[in-house]
Amino acid sequence: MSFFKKLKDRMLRSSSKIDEGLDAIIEKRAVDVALEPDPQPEAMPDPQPEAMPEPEPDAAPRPLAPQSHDLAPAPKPVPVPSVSPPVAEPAPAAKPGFLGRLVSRTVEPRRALDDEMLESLEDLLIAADMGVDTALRVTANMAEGRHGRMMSATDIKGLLAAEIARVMEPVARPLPIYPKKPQVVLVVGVNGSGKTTTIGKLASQFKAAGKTVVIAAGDTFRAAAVEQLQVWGQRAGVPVLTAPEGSDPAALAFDAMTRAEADGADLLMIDTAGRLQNRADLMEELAKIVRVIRKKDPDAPHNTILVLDATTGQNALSQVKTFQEMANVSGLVMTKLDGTAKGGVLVALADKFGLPIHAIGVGEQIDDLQPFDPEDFARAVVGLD
Ligand SMILES: Nc1nc2c(ncn2[C@@H]2O[C@H](COP(=O)(O)OP(=O)(O)OP(=O)(O)O)[C@@H](O)[C@H]2O)c(=O)[nH]1
Repeated sequence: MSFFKKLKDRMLRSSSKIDEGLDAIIEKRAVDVALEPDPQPEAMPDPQPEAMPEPEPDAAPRPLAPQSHDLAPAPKPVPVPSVSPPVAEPAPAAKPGFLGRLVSRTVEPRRALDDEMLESLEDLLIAADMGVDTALRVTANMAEGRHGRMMSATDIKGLLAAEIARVMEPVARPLPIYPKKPQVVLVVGVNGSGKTTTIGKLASQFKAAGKTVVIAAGDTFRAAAVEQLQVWGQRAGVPVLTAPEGSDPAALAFDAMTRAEADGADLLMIDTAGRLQNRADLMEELAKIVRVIRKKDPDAPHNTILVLDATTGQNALSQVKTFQEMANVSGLVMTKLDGTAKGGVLVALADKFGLPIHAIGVGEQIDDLQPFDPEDFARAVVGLD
């Protein structure tokens, strides 16, 4: 199965929500253009200098200021006014023949792109966790130069996917690898966001790429967390350094730096206890880990990855804000994108913070961590094949 197919299948709940919503928006005011046998250029929103009595049958529609990201196919020209009628009105003169009726069953319904449609679109994107600001920006960009155009659900999906991909493109960046040894990667996030699992998956990928990796089990508060990390270390074939339960995680991080240096390891990944972003004491403890490892290397940590659980939706935005203040986050991993209807929050995150998205988690197995591909993601979110 291709990666895209897998992603799309796994993001089914996100995509089907937007997918079905878009179909409903179009059908609400659809014009049955398929009954028109001889389509002509679409009516333009702005007035023409002179009335055009009889357009030539093959006259091309006026170009609509194409944009570089406009990947959607130009909608089929139709002889309807730019303001769509409230109900479908078949043309009285042209009675379709057998072939026409056959075609009408396969042509998608369309409606004019108007303010009402844009509002419905905004509501749909907000419901898919894109956030109000981002939803408004995305729909405004989609509408630019297209007011009054007749659109099918597929046209809208294409436009939406192109706009989402445009927002996501600058943030799709794999974890950068530096020549510095060891490269210290601090992994932070709230409880249960998927930090331990992500470290295991990343360690396995780096090991497979020929890197030597050491993991530090910095969650010294929960014995179960240390055991879980040890299991992941075994799966990935990577050593896991631990400290007695209740000991200072900053001290373990310092010892792990010493060991990784001595071993000549390429990467040191430091797990940390899950913390709520509103717990000042826990956040201060995180700052202490950073202070201590900087005694060994003033540039460490070289990466601070914030692991976010996609199912938390809009709360992810406040997590990024607080962790950025406390831990100088350099990149994100979004987990649990499989089976959530809240994938849209990634678009809001990219739009608002512009932090690199290094990878996405799409399952609980060791190979369920994928590089973030903006176009695949955009198509999966809107439900395009
Ligand atoms: N479906 C799915 N589950 C995931 C994914 N990533 C992690 N999980 C699951 O989420 C749960 C929590 O993951 P952990 O890795 O333990 O999270 P953590 O952030 O280390 O948790 P704490 O140590 O409690 O802070 C586990 O049951 C994981 O199997 C993912 O991408 N998809």
